[in-house]
Amino acid sequence: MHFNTLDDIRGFCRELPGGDEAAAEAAALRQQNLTKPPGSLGRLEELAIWLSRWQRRELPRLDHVTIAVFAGNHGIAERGVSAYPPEVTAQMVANFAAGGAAINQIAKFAGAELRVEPIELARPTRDFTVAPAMDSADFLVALDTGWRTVPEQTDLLVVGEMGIANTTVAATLCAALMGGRGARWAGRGTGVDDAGLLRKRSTIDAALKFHRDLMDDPLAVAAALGGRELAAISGAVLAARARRIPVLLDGFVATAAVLPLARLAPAILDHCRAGHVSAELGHRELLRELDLAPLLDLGMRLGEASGAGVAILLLRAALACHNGMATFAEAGVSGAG
Ligand SMILES: Cc1cc2ncn([C@H]3O[C@H](COP(=O)(O)O)[C@@H](O)[C@H]3O)c2cc1C
Ligand SMILES: O=C(O)c1cccnc1
Repeated sequence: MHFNTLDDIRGFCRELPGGDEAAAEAAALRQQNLTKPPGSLGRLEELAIWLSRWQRRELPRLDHVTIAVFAGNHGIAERGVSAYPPEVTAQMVANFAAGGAAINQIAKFAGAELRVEPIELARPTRDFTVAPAMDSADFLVALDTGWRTVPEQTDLLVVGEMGIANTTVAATLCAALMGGRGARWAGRGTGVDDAGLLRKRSTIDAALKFHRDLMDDPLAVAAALGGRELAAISGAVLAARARRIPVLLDGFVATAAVLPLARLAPAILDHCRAGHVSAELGHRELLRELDLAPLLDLGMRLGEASGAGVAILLLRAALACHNGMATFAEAGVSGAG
């Protein structure tokens, strides 16, 4: 295991590996010299420079893109907080393996390799209204699964999840670490009806009450109120940081998964961008809190890394221009008079 204790994670967060500012500056200078008015490619320019900083080269590549989808099951699923039964988590993992899910199609057209990691699906986390969801040993094992899923070398990592009831988990983490109660954070997830929404809210409120003494410790919150697939996402984001691999986060659940890390060290998300803003209640507010501007706003609310998967195409567009365009000097085009 890369981290044997929660303190090891805290230590990593105190000495975060940085990007390559010289590569970023070279990329920014290149953007100034390409045959276009400076800034005219808008956020595509910033994205190319961000990729340069973390890939540590002026001309970044997206030859190897990895999409990691982590799956976990949740004790609170028994409380009727999802429109679907918990068996769907394992059934969807089988669907990923067979190539039938949305993310399979998106990975294909985005030119990405899909890795799916189910984590102890037969052993759901405990119902966190009456116990910690995970003890720290369980949390560290799940986090380690995420760490190990990240290849030593890949040009971009995209993280997502599958786990029935995990929008309630994500909402609970937001409430615990950002304030407010269930009514502020519970959305409709897979499409719960009004009664289901009330059950989500009261589940969150019960969890906040039961764990009220933990709230000042982000990693204790991540273990007690989180889930295995969320812990794995945070582990993958840490591994990517160690290897300086840029990351696209998916929706509300994937973003909530890294909120505890951001509470430990805000700079932990410098190598991350938000692939999209989900339609799930709370995601927009969470992104604002983390100072992440989403690349896409398509009303998607699926999870599975689907929104971030679509955003890979924007990064490809950004790099096609950054790497392929001629400079004013090369093309013999006059600069601004
Ligand atoms: C068929 C199916 C495929 C999915 N793919 C992702 N999710 C998404 O929905 C779940 C979260 O919503 P809730 O909190 O309401 O259960 C997660 O598994 C998430 O990845 C799916 C859900 C279903 C039903
Ligand atoms: O935005 C998400 O992550 C999301 C939204 C609905 C269902 N599952 C995931």
